[in-house]
Amino acid sequence: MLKVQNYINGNFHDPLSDEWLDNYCPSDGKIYGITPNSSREDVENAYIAAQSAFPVWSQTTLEKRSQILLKISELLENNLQEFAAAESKDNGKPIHVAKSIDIPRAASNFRFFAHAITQFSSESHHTTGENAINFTLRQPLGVVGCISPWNLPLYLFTWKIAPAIAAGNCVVAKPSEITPATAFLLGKLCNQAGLPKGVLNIVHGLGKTTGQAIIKHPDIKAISFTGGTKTGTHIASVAGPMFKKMSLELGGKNPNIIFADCDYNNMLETTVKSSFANQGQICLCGSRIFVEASIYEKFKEDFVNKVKKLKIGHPSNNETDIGAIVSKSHLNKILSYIDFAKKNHNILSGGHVVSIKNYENGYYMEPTIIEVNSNDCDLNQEEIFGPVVTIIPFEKEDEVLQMANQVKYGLSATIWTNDLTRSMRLSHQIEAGVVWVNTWMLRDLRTPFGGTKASGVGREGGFEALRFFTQSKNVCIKY
Ligand SMILES: NC(=O)C1=CN([C@@H]2O[C@H](COP(=O)(O)OP(=O)(O)OC[C@H]3O[C@@H](n4cnc5c(N)ncnc54)[C@H](O)[C@@H]3O)[C@@H](O)[C@H]2O)C=CC1
Ligand SMILES: O=C(O)/C=C/C=C(\O)C(=O)O
Repeated sequence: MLKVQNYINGNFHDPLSDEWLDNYCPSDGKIYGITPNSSREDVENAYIAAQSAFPVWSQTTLEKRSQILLKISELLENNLQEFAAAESKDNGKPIHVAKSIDIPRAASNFRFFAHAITQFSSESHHTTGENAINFTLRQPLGVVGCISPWNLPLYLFTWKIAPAIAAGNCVVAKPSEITPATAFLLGKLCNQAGLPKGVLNIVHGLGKTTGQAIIKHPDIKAISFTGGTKTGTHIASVAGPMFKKMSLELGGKNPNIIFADCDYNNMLETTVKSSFANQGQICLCGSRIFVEASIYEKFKEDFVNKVKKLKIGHPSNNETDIGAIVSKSHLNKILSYIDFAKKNHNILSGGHVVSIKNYENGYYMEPTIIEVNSNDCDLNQEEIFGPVVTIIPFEKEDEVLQMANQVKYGLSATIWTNDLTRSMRLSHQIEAGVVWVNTWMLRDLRTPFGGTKASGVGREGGFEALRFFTQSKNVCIKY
């Protein structure tokens, strides 16, 4: 049995209330561990540790901070196998995905911000005619809260804590209670890397108990959150009136727009990934596919054939393309959309749960393609966050642009075309924080990352993250 513990002030602790949550393994449906359901008192202890560490950490040289972050990154790489196995078991994702994407990206997050902080600078303005110079200090905020989801557990957890600590803050962090394992393991590496006690504190538990205590804490200065839009709305309603800084990376219902003039084979290959990578549980997945009418029938046939070849299986099997859905309740949520689709739309492929030999209680389902008759339906308007995509034809650019934007979300969009002018025109007009042209999920960590509309506020990545985790103070000197 895995026993996850809180990491507070460099030590591992049981929750003060001795309240625990069962940790399920999605690939076989069995309980394989327990996780603290931390109370307000545990969060308070984490805060006190962070607050005590702040005066020294915020004054620690950039070189020293950078060295420690690089060491954490190196240790993650050295422990790739252990972390990937833990992530795959906890989340249900294929182990080769954890090994090639999740854990390497977590290591990159630390390495990237170890370097970025040494290049981060602030502005100065000479005020001509006044004999004055203005310069802007960028100071860490103090103690900040980082709350992350279950779909890319260590990847997104570290995407927040690495810039926060690089910028000189101390952190109270909470990973998802559904996937706590790798964040727990990370605490041990932080000690090995020489991260001073209290700089990072990890408290585990439910959103409504532990998460709520973080967002309501009067002295936690900022909240960086990734997760569902409903939770983000709640966080904004609590933290907003307290004037906390907030970065909210929320849901998506992203258009994947395919024009007839695209590089077809590249598009087809990538569209399978953008639809079903990580069991479709990535906020950036292109869950609404719009195809130009002249290639619609061909695309439909080729896409269905390709998707039918994807192997659904146990995450430890290197041949597996589609692993397990993260939890039973999430599987049921996805299936409720399929039930709706069965009555109202045309399921071209998939739509069923799958039983894997020896793992019959695991949470498996087929990748599913649904032909919808309108962009207005729930399947095209609500985030399903699973291996389910819709397809619909379009005739004209204006028509597809209208459908792409006619949704409450605005996270990412993908455009497939070899017409440069069209790709530029659409990139300007699409309501999204991230636009990919002829690719998907190509990530350069220097770029701003985040959404518009109900997909959130604020930007992460590169200097945007360092700006978020610092506050500016302008100093004006008259000479
Ligand atoms: N990256 C994304 O865009 C994600 C989107 N989702 C969407 O959200 C839906 C619901 O999934 P959930 O697991 O319930 O996600 P969630 O948004 O509730 O969970 C994300 C994190 O927020 C925490 N949290 C929940 N309530 C909180 C509160 N009151 N205060 C502070 N923290 C809180 C959770 O414990 C977890 O660490 C999914 O079906 C999916 O549509 C879920 C996970 C990731
Ligand atoms: O690559 C990234 O930085 C982020 C990827 C995905 C998410 O944020 C998500 O699925 O929530």
